[in-house]
Amino acid sequence: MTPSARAQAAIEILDQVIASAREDGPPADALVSAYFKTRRYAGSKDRRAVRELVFRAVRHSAEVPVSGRAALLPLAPELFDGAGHGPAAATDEEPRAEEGVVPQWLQPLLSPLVEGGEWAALVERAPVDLRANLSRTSRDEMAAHFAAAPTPVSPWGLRLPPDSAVSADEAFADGLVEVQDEGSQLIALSCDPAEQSLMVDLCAGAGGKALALAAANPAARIVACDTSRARLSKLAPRAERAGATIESRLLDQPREDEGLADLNGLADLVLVDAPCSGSGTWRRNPEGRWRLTPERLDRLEALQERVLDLAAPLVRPGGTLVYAVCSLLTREGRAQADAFLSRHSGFRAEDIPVNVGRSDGVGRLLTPGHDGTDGFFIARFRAT
Ligand SMILES: C[S@@+](CC[C@H](N)C(=O)[O-])C[C@H]1O[C@@H](n2cnc3c(N)ncnc32)[C@H](O)[C@@H]1O
Repeated sequence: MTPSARAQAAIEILDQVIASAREDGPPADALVSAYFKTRRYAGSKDRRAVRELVFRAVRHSAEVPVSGRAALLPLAPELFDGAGHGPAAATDEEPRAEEGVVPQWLQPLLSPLVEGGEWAALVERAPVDLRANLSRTSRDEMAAHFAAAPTPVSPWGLRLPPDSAVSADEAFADGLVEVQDEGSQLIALSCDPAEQSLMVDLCAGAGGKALALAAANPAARIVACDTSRARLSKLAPRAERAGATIESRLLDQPREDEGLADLNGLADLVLVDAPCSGSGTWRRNPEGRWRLTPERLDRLEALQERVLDLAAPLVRPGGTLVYAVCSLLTREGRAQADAFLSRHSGFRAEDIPVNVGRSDGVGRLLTPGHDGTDGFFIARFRAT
């Protein structure tokens, strides 16, 4: 493919990415793969180049561009020359996506700790972090195997350059490592897993945090719950690969409490890794900015409140609840933690046992610019 034919392909994919963001459809990665499934003439270099153009355009623009053309034009104007299979020649009047990081409507909602100087880091390409599975290997062994540096804070973490391919490596296939951002590892560490006998991961998804808890304390009973069958079904093969024993439990919305009744008052630790805007993970998922709307944010906030209220009765007296969101929005972090404490007088906030991030109300905020991790809010509550 010529450079301008690649640009035309990127425009077509970007049109789909924009529509999919509006309709909450498949992610950009899936759309790129699907596009090339029916275009066998494109070689691997073409695919890589087109993918790179698509993601550069997504990173470039905070607001949803009006079209794929508008998204790409500011990045590669020289390719809009009307040649061959390329895009039609550009005019001075046609729209161009403006460069930006945080969508206008979200700017007042960001935690004030995330000042303008940090914004660029929110969409920079992220490194690939690994978590060494210490129930099976040591971090040093994996550092040598991958020629990787240790992550700054997590004792389990290793850091590789952006886009490093790991899933074909034998150490990955043997369950010796998982791909996991250091911030996610620090959430598991905030649970103090070695000290707990019964841990409930209430929003376990595909089990990233539950696997980290199991690796840190293989003798503990871990119950991983979620309302999504599709996500939870990914946990069993991952646990098998890691050699971990984790019970998974599919909850029935809106009767989650019935599925949890046998755990009432028994958990040493409940982790609520709540559904959220994902505003802390734009560096891995920059189109997340295009998907979020005020209505979606309202729904997520209500869901966070709901899962926190489902979690509270599970904690035994003296036990711990850890609340985490991969969000930098005050509403989902600090304000949600304050609201929890005002609804549940039987809990008090305490420090997380990991020295990282900055104080944000009763919790801590980790950011790409300050901590080199994805953005997270983490709070820890003790049942009195
Ligand atoms: C941030 S994700 C969890 C990520 C996961 N802990 C990990 O480490 O990979 C939030 C999860 O909450 C789940 N969820 C949404 N509503 C829920 C509910 N009412 N009860 C339990 N889980 C819920 C979603 O299906 C989603 O998998």
